[in-house]
Amino acid sequence: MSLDPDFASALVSHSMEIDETIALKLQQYVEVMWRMNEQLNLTRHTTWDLFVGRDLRDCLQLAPLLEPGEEVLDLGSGNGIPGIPLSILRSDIEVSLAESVTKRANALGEIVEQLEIPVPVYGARGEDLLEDFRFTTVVSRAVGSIAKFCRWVEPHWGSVDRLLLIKGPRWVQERGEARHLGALANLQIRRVAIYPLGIDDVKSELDDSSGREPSLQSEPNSDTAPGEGVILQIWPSGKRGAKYN
Ligand SMILES: C[S@@+](CC[C@H](N)C(=O)[O-])C[C@H]1O[C@@H](n2cnc3c(N)ncnc32)[C@H](O)[C@@H]1O
Repeated sequence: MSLDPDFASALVSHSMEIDETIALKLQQYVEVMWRMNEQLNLTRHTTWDLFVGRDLRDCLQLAPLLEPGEEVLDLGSGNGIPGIPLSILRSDIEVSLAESVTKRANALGEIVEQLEIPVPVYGARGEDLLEDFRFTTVVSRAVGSIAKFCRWVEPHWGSVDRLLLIKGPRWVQERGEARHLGALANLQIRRVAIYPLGIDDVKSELDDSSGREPSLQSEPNSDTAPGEGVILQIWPSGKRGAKYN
């Protein structure tokens, strides 16, 4: 197997340098997932440019935030973003996927089997898994607002040290909403990555074609420029999540 020239040129045009063995595994993931997408509607990112410029971009921002040996749950994995690329990029961490829609969970199971990667897939709601399993970090993209996540995890902080949520520019409004609802009481929230989004990316976030949470409108604000993505770390005040700071 050799690197698809379109994938290679998308990596160059987005200024991403990736080890060839890892790039080939990522390519295998995308090709298997796109084949399933024809029946299952797993993603709208069906060009190498969109995969690299949006999905891989977010995964590359997330990967260095994890410590060696972490046990990570991707909650609401959908087509496997960010969990599958994360497990390919970081073979020194354990990644599990939770996906509540059975046909998507089955597709994820088939993808990890074909890739021969050690990634357990749970066809379940992620927050329910926290009743039986412990993870150091829950990661997620495009699944729920900050308030929703805090509510889901609230009864389970004994089973997870921290959340790392990939968010677009609307995160400030979401944080305001979460504070207003009291969902952030006793929690700390901090931006641990900030990175530019393309103009098309921001536009598609506004009309939800990127699959991000559609509930709030984006407004310019002082905390994040309109074209920036962030990764938010959320953890209980004074508890274990603090060890990652
Ligand atoms: C918009 S998709 C995002 C998929 C992927 N994370 C991404 O960024 O492309 C949201 C996915 O989360 C799943 N989902 C929503 N709530 C969930 C929950 N509580 N536990 C597990 N999966 C959930 C949905 O079924 C859907 O597949």
